[in-house]
Amino acid sequence: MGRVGVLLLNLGGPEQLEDVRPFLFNLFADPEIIRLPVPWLQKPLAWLISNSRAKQSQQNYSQIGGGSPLRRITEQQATALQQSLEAAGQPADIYIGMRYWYPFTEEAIARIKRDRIEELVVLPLYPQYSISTSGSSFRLLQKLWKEDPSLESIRYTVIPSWYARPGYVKAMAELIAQELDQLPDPSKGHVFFSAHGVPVSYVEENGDPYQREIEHCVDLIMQALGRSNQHTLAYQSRVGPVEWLQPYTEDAIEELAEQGVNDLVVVPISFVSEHIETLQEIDMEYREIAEEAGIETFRRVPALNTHPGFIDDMAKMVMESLESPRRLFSDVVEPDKQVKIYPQERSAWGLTPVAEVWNGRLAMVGFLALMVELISGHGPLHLVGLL
Ligand SMILES: C=CC1=C(C)c2cc3[nH]c(cc4nc(cc5[nH]c(cc1n2)c(C)c5CCC(=O)O)C(CCC(=O)O)=C4C)c(C)c3C=C
Ligand SMILES: [Fe+2]
Repeated sequence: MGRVGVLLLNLGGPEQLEDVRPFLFNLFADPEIIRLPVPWLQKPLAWLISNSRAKQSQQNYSQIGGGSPLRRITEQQATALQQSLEAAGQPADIYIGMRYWYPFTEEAIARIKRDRIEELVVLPLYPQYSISTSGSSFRLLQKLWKEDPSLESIRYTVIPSWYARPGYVKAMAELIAQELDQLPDPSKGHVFFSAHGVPVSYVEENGDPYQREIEHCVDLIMQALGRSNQHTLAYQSRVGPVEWLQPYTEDAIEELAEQGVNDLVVVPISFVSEHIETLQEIDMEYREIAEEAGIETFRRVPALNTHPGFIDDMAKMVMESLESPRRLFSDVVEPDKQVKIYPQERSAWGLTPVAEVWNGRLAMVGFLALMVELISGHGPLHLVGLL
């Protein structure tokens, strides 16, 4: 086997407060996050949303020390994976490709080329597949491969999702058990899985397997936990005016409190590193909601980060994928699946050209109105609450 590389894909996060605005711009300029019927509006809209969201987002990042820990943790995971592969007799170079901040995926590919990697395993650090996360990174890679024919010499294979891996499931169950055992009565702890949400339209209109994979993942972890605790799955971090997967985490916490639940063990389920949504949203915002609703104990299960059982299982997964038939980007990303904005109008009228034109007009009117509001400093559009 030639020289082996592993490309770890991740979202990326602002490292300091000045990075927040350009990071948000990159995120909202991604058509897998917001796809507009008129592509030329993508960047102006991303500019508007990132500008109006930046202040609130900066406040959140300042509550966790002024930046995201994602790069540092991903680098630690890369080092641990490299050591685990080496110990298992499979030396490999590990590369990190972030989607919206440094080190960008493009930089990782340039290094992979420079190092003359011959066999590449593309491994997203998202356990479950979503169009908006792994899908977006695969689509970018597919584009880079199209633009640069010299990449054809790299034999690559893609791992679309891996939430059912035994090492991952076991490590999650262990971490949950550790938190339950800190409760006065472990059997009364309610295991509360909180997944990052996605708009409902991703699942219903675009066939995103994300919800199905999250639900299956929760079942597997509860089986591995092997305890009779009650559990709930809810979705957090909604953005914008459209409907996202439900129940929403804040509503589900309040409902459980009303039902008399006292002890919550919250499990972040869609991501393997600490990040803004564990450290700020769960640990601060949802904790406050829970306490106000009367929950007495609120414990959060730590993210896996460099959990040895998890890392060794990742190393095994890499080795297995090198021995398996290759999976190409085109096997995973469906070229004609498009995520679009304004799902309400679309579901009312179906995918007709009329709806497309109407959506285009709506987007344009919304854009002009937002410009007026932004320039004048006031206006009726607190539609911007979305942003
Ligand atoms: C599986 C995980 C994730 C899914 C699915 C996901 C979808 C998704 N996210 C947004 C909008 C934002 N996400 C933001 C941060 C963020 N998102 C994820 C993971 C998933 N996103 C992570 C790990 C992070 C944090 C990175 C960090 O800095 O620590 C943000 C920025 C933060 C904020 O302003 O709230 C936004 C915005 C959408 C719209 C979406 C699906 C369409
Ligand atoms: Fe997100």
